[in-house]
Amino acid sequence: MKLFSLRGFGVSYRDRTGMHPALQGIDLDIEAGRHLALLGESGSGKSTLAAALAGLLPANAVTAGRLSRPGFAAQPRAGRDIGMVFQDPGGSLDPLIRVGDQIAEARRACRGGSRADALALARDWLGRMALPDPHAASRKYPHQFSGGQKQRIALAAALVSEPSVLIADEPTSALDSITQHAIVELLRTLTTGSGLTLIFVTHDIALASQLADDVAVLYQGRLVEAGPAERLFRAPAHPYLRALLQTRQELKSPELGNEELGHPRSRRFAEIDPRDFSVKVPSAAQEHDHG
Ligand SMILES: Nc1ncnc2c1ncn2[C@@H]1O[C@H](COP(=O)(O)OP(=O)(O)OP(=O)(O)O)[C@@H](O)[C@H]1O
Ligand code: NI
Repeated sequence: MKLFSLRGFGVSYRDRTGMHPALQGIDLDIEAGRHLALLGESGSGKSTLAAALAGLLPANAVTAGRLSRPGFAAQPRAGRDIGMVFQDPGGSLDPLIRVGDQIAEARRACRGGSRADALALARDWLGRMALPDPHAASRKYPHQFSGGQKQRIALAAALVSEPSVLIADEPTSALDSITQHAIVELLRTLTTGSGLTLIFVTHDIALASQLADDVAVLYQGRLVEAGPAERLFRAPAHPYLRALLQTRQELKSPELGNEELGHPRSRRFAEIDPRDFSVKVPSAAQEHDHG
């Protein structure tokens, strides 16, 4: 079943100087129950696409084309039907409220129920997030946790309402490499076999390959490649994805084989020079419309 269907979909941001396209001509179907990685370098439009899917585009965004949600009976609500986690682990948590109460309130706001039941569910979710002593953890405040633990708490708060989709926008990029892989592994365990659809935004191909069934690659606001991860990573058609995979090969340490744990993320995609490509890559930048 298709959850989202995009046809010729575009988003531009309006400001005093005109309209600035962030996404153009996106054709993409997102299947229920799959794990999709939205891959692309900084500024390629990943967060814009994630926000559009969640129905959370800012007021200055103007859309074009079609985005339909055939998999939802009614207009989905962000927070209830679509869970969200963002890059800043602390950003979605209130510093003044005990984490158990925050998760419980997130549940009650979306699904109702008694305070006591919600708190019990909150502790249950903290346990599933592999936080030591979930009962004690539920009584603590966000500042008493590390960045990785805060991100686990944010995940619990997003999942406690039992959304059918989880959109995670670079949920690990503020964390160290070992913690990143641990959180992605946790996400993979939580979502596998659960029926939950995961949309995982990242610029990190190693993280994408750790968890994605499908991959959609954005480059300068265009979807340049999309399909099953296994096929895309084995036989990338687009030179941009090929270049990314090559960077990944070079990052691999021979002693560790496929493991990148502890490896500095020294090379960013931005360092790949598009002029090295043999095939011309469509450039949204050249089509800025200052009308
Ligand atoms: N609220 C906004 N108002 C104006 N322009 C925006 C807004 N949000 C994003 N943009 C612009 O849209 C383009 C795409 O941004 P977006 O945040 O979607 O990219 P991204 O792939 O998520 O990048 P990053 O990896 O840095 O998060 C960029 O040029 C960005 O400056
Ligand atoms: Ni982003």
